[in-house]
Amino acid sequence: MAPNLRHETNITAPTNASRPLRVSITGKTFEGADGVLVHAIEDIAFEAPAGSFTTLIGPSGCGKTTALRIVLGLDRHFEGGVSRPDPDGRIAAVFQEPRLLPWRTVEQNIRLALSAAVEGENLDDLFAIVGLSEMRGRFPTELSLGLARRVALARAFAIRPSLLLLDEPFVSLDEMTATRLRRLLIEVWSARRTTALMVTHNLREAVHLSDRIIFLTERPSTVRGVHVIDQPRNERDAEWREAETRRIADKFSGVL
Ligand SMILES: Nc1ncnc2c1ncn2[C@@H]1O[C@H](COP(=O)(O)OP(=O)(O)OP(=O)(O)O)[C@@H](O)[C@H]1O
Repeated sequence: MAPNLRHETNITAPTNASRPLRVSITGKTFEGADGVLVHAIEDIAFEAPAGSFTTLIGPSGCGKTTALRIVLGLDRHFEGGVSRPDPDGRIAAVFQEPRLLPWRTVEQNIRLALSAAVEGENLDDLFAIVGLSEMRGRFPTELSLGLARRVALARAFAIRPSLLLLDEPFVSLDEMTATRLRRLLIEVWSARRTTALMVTHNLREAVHLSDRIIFLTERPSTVRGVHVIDQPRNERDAEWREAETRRIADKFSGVL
């Protein structure tokens, strides 16, 4: 007999662009190739204020990417609902893999994401912020992973998304490159502010970037707790970040 999976999707349509992102996933089950059901998400509910930066952290396999895919609209087979900041707005996603077209230049890769209406837009400022001004004519094969990820970030911001989703965007980079890219992300996000939701395993990264961190339990995941960070980003030096990371680790055991 077919497994009794409930397939309910409710992507509600907010009426203006300054609404928060509201996520309430009250159930997500996968059916594996062998027919075995995997109960991935029990109850992930949170609100990300408009223009804020929210991060999801949780143990491996607890359903973070699944939650992100649901928010992105790539997976509609779940219970619950997602209310996006702007139903007509664009959503940008940055994945671990930069996913660039190898036969297109850096600039062509970025412009491909633009709608016809803004195809010819002057992107000089954006290229300058992300440090790619000299790389516009290069091809992806000529770029390091760090540079390719810059292109992926630039492409995401180029479309001026009303919602930006990031799935471990700086994983597998050396720490110096990752730190540089985090600073760059904050710079470009400050210049082109949008509601951002990121998934990471890296608590220090979350402390550097986020306004709020949502901690998830083991699978099937629920929200274990929320930590709000009020410290302005320009006052989050290395010492403060380390102290804050320790404070959080004391509050949520096992997160480091
Ligand atoms: N398409 C699928 N079919 C079956 N099971 C799946 C599928 N996608 C994910 N799962 C399972 O759902 C659970 C959650 O997966 P998900 O990738 O969302 O976790 P995650 O928290 O992002 O993991 P990680 O931190 O390791 O990247 C895992 O047990 C995974 O094996």
